[in-house]
Amino acid sequence: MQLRTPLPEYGPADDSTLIRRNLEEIEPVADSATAYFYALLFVQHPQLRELFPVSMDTQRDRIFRALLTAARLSDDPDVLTEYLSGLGRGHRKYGTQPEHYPAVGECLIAALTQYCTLTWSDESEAAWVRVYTTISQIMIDAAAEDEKRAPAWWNAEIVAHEMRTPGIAVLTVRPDQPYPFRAGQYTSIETPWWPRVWRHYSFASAPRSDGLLSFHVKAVPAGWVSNALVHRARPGDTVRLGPPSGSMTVDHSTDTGLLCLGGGTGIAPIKALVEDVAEHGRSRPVEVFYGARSDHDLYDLHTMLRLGDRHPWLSVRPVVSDVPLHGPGYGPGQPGGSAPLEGQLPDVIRQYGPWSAYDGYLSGPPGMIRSAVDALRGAGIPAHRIRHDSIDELVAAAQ
Ligand SMILES: NC(=O)C1=CN([C@@H]2O[C@H](COP(=O)(O)OP(=O)(O)OC[C@H]3O[C@@H](n4cnc5c(N)ncnc54)[C@H](O)[C@@H]3O)[C@@H](O)[C@H]2O)C=CC1
Repeated sequence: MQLRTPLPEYGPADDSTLIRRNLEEIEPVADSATAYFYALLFVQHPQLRELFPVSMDTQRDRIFRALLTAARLSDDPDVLTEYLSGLGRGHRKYGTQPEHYPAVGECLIAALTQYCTLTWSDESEAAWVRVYTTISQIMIDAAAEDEKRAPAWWNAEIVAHEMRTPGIAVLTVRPDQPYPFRAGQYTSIETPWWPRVWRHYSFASAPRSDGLLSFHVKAVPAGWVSNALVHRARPGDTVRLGPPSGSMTVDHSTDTGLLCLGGGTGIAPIKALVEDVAEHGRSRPVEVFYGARSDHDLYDLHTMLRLGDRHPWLSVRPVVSDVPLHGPGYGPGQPGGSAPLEGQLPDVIRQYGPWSAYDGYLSGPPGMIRSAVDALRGAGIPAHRIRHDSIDELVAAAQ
């Protein structure tokens, strides 16, 4: 039987403190605890197995990550509700039903009881029951509300597939029903070859009058979905799309300038944002720094430069990082010149500015986003005016 060891030195604590203590204890053994949780879930509720991918390797830490995120946001009820509502809506595509939540809750608490040997107590169990019930109810309500106006997923036929480099393809798809979204957002894609494996991709264009959507996909090592989309998918194939998500969108009520950093395929949502600004017809400065390892990897530079030629408020500067650095001054690419600037994106923008009156938009690898946030804050842009997708989600997407 499980020993419950209340920790006397803590004294009375609220639910989020109790839960955080459990999560801190479980973090180093999260892999084993999640494996135990799923084993229990599938033995006790075998009918739930078919909602998950055949291979569970990238799935495993999702639930733990979601719990960590929920715990982290627990002091900010509005943001927490928004996060959980998005999660609830996003779960519709998996076929999740309200009756699945108690089954998951029981197994989650059983796994926590098993692995939180130091911080588990009757109080923390009661806290988990209360918090899990609240979490599930928000997710269930958001899914029910969403069901009234949107399908659980969209089928979308691939209508164009263009290889831009040996590993990067631009895909254009036609959804079978109208697909409302905003420039700067992303969706999840499931291919016919890897059922129930969904991966996030940003929209590479603002909403178009013909309803077509486009995505930039780079085949990453061991990336099942990305390799299938780049090397296997062809026009005529059908993929599934989840609902749109993400808040890296433009506030059209102001004329604030936009400083946009797009690293690699991270240029996709930046292009969508530029098109969005163009469609709103308000003249506001947009400065795009488009980074890649070498100039061969700047696969969408032509499109971006064409946009720059068409819109006087837009400036596009290519930046390459895999070159020897020559110290301050950054080599051949000088302001106004056409040759790429040299260096890492966050370092290069420090050479320009001033940026304090701009809003920041960051899209690319997680490491780039982290250091670009520091660079932009150092340049005087406050945190609440720097937008990017969740770094946790980007790390997961890279798996
Ligand atoms: N909404 C978003 O944030 C999106 C993010 N992505 C992510 O962008 C990434 C694209 O990958 P690749 O094309 O292979 O990019 P990459 O690894 O070739 O890097 C692209 C650019 O980012 C810079 N960079 C990379 N790591 C950095 C670091 N630690 N610090 C500073 N700069 C860094 C590089 O110098 C280069 O300029 C993927 O991780 C993908 O998931 C892609 C699309 C949208």
